[in-house]
Amino acid sequence: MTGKAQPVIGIIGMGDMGRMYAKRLKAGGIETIYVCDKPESYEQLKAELEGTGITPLRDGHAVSRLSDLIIYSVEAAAISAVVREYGPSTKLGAVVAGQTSVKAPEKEAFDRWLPEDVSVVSVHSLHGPSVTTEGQPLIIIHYRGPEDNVKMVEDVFRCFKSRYVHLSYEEHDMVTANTQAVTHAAFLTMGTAWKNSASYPWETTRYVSGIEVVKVNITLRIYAAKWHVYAGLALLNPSAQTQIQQYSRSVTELFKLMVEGMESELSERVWSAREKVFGWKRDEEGGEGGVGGGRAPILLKEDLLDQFSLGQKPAEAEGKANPNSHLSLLAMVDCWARLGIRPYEHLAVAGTPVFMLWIGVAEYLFRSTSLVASAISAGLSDRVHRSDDIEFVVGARGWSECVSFGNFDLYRRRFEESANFFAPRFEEATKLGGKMIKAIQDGQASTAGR
Ligand SMILES: NC(=O)C1=CN([C@@H]2O[C@H](COP(=O)(O)OP(=O)(O)OC[C@H]3O[C@@H](n4cnc5c(N)ncnc54)[C@H](OP(=O)(O)O)[C@@H]3O)[C@@H](O)[C@H]2O)C=CC1
Ligand SMILES: O=C(O)C(=O)Cc1ccc(O)cc1
Repeated sequence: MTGKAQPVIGIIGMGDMGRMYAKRLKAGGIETIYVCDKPESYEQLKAELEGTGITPLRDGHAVSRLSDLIIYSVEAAAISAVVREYGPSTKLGAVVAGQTSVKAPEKEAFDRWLPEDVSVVSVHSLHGPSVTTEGQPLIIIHYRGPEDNVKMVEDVFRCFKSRYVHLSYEEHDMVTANTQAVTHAAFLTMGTAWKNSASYPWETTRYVSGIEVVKVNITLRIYAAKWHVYAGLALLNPSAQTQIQQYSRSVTELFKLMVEGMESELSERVWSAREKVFGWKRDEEGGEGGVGGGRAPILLKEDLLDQFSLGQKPAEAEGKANPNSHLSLLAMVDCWARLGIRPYEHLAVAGTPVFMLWIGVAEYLFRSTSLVASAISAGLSDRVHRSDDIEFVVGARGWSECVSFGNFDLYRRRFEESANFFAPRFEEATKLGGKMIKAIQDGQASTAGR
């Protein structure tokens, strides 16, 4: 952006995402950036930002009065109260955006508390603060005011080198319920199940290599992040409830078929879900060509994933393919099939790195007819994993109920109980997880257009 035409940027909420935005915009050549956090954090913010060229102000009134594009980057549950407080101070004719992961409460807050002469062009970066903005989807929502403002927002964020995705507020919440909310439910459940089994997966022989590495690293990555991010998008997104409840139902129903020994019903359900989601016929191996409507498969490679294993791979696990029901994955594909979710299409529009990996893991299992058959058979007869599967069922039901109660405190308690269990490994896991995401995305980029 050239200096003369540049809008003044304001950021309200200097947490992880607000800081990342301020720093990247500054590095990208935006001259004037005003920021604030809560007034009590002003002195600390001032000290921290000294010499950065980013200007801290005492509160959101000051930021709103001075800025042409104001980005609210606060907790989803707080957006209404924060916009109510600072919205009336918005500069005449300014454009307002929110970084909130769920847009229904943001839209309501903007409608209710912003002056009528203020435009809304909202945003949402579909990745966490430690992931590069480059190549990641940046959703842009033109809600009210002149079309020119969309161009202004696009110009401001050009330096992110993100991929712009234009959606409405409603489309945003539908897509992110399909991609994020239900995916997080699966990983949160894994963590709860491992915590309740009192087992660190990387210390047992069962969860160490290949796709299990992804499960462990992503679960820890999610538990190492802020609970309110996940709570907000699960509890406040009107579409998320249905998706999370279906996941829990799929887990429970498949598990019942397993323990009741209903082989033909279980097989029919798993194979038909496979065909619906991936398009492969029952005895057909998943190929390297098109999948789910001609899209390129993700093709995770065991040897690449093994490099990101936490802990030591126990010697006795070498070379042995332990039978495993893979309940979490059979249920995910069953859930996608039942909800009519087309994961590859959502990934292409607005996928997060976590979603891409989760599809990759499901695809890895479902591509191979022998792996699917072995998961079905293990589900029916293997006793070793049954206690883990019971914990998984209980965990999935617990998360689904928790989300249906809509209670943030309850969500926080559940989240923190599991997070505390894994906390000693967060540092290592987040570094490894970051490297793993990068390695897989780099691999994806180099094979794009295949
Ligand atoms: N983290 C992620 O991976 C992503 C998050 N998002 C979304 O971005 C938003 C911010 O998330 P994130 O940065 O991770 O969360 P943080 O908790 O790190 O940041 C939120 C910040 O807003 C501050 N805040 C709260 N109320 C006010 C107020 N009245 N005035 C000024 N500042 C205030 C908070 O202060 P305090 O801590 O004192 O409450 C905190 O510093 C959320 O809506 C989240 O859903 C979107 C994409 C990715
Ligand atoms: O990729 C994911 O699903 C994450 O967990 C990171 C994340 C969290 C919240 C967002 O609004 C966007 C991305």
